[in-house]
Amino acid sequence: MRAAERAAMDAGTSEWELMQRAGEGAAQWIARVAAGRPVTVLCGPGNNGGDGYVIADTLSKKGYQVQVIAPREPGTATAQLARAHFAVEVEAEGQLRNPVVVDCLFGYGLARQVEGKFKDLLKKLSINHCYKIAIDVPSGIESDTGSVLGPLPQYDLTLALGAWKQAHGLMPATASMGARRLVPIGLDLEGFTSTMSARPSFAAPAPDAHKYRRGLLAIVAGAMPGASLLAAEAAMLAGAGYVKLLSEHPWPNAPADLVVAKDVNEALDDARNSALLFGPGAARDDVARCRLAQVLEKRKPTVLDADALHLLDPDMLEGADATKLCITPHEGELAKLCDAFGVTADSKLDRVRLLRDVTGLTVLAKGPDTILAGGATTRFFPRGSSWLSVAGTGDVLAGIVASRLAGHGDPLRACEEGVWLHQEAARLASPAFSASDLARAVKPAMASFL
Ligand SMILES: NC(=O)C1=CN([C@@H]2O[C@H](COP(=O)(O)OP(=O)(O)OC[C@H]3O[C@@H](n4cnc5c(N)ncnc54)[C@H](O)[C@@H]3O)[C@@H](O)[C@H]2O)[C@@H](O)CC1
Ligand SMILES: [K+]
Repeated sequence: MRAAERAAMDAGTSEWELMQRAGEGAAQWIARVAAGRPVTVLCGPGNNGGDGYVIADTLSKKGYQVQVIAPREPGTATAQLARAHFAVEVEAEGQLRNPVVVDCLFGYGLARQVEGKFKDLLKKLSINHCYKIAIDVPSGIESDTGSVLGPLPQYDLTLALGAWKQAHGLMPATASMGARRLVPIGLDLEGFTSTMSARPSFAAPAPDAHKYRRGLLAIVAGAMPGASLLAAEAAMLAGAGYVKLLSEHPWPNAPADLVVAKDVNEALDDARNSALLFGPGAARDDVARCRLAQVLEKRKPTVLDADALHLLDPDMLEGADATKLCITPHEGELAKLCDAFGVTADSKLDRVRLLRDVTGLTVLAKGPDTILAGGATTRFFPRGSSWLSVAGTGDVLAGIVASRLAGHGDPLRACEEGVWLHQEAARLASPAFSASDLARAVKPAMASFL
């Protein structure tokens, strides 16, 4: 963000101009929400506070009654300029009088714990029954890590200025933000590799499509059959033309449209396989370990999930083609992988990026804040449904990602598409769904991206 702002300023746009765009853009949203009701703006000492004065000024000029509370005078030249433009009285302290409150105490400059009058204001905001709007980020949040440095009210709306910050996609910060909207300020963000994932769009199969061209996905089952069956049911609806379950077990409950191959070795050798999936229900014994080695030997685009992530280690990975592999760990599996590959870091984001760097794999770290890292890219995602917190939804995700991978062979793209399809399926299946309900909802979810 700082680099983008510097580039804009080098190209001749002043910081004041950027602040006006940010403040005026935010004020438009606030006016829409406030709908004529009086507004309180809390202004901090930096440029986030500067945005606050522009917001207050813009709203006043629209005819809004505005209260401004600023415990400290502005400390930056641009914020001082903004303060000077706001002609109305500023209170150093006071009660939050109005039904809409806009928090401009700190933005990405927050560098330490919030204390004193700033802390008191955020505490007051927490217990106030007003409509709460955070400008750029909630003021108790560190914008790079999403960690909490002060009281954290539950906001109704967070207006990101210019670009998404990492905190917008990270827990616990993201859960406090309410709806999130981006206010563009004309920055050139081309070439930035760490971004919020853009909603994908899919196409219907090509006119000359047939099942193999659309991709043959081989799902290698293990000791516990249910998980791979769930993955297969989701995969059949997520794009691949042909989904095969490779299993030595009898499958009386497998649907008629799912091909079950009992000779696993022969089916794994099939040159027509476009992608492989291994891990759900695989168990963690020597049989599973041999199977994982065998899967990696094929050097096909592959999704590894669940038990496979407990078996994966540097020796296993030797000789595999990491550029074709993606792993889909939840928190516990991520910890296990970090242990196996000697990765230590404080935050989930750093663990994911380091694991990607050490292994060369595409890492899709699931959870309430999904993080995807592959190549030089990091992607964050809009929050998904919390109804996803039920057993088996990870197997469904693995099936969807593998199905996308069978279609085009690009692990990063497959993961990104997979997260969107999974979240959309959850939205359509909510509330209170089982993993098989979710797998079935992949079909209508698909329609949302066509
Ligand atoms: N630089 C730019 O071009 C633009 C910046 N904008 C705004 O500017 C914000 C960043 O501004 P700043 O970098 O000035 O930083 P902030 O406004 O986020 O606040 C940092 C200020 O607070 C002080 N501070 C940090 N932690 C503190 C704490 N715990 N207790 C008390 N004081 C503390 C710092 O010393 C500094 O003075 C963005 O989030 C955005 O809202 C926008 O106006 C758009 C343009
Ligand atoms: K803020």
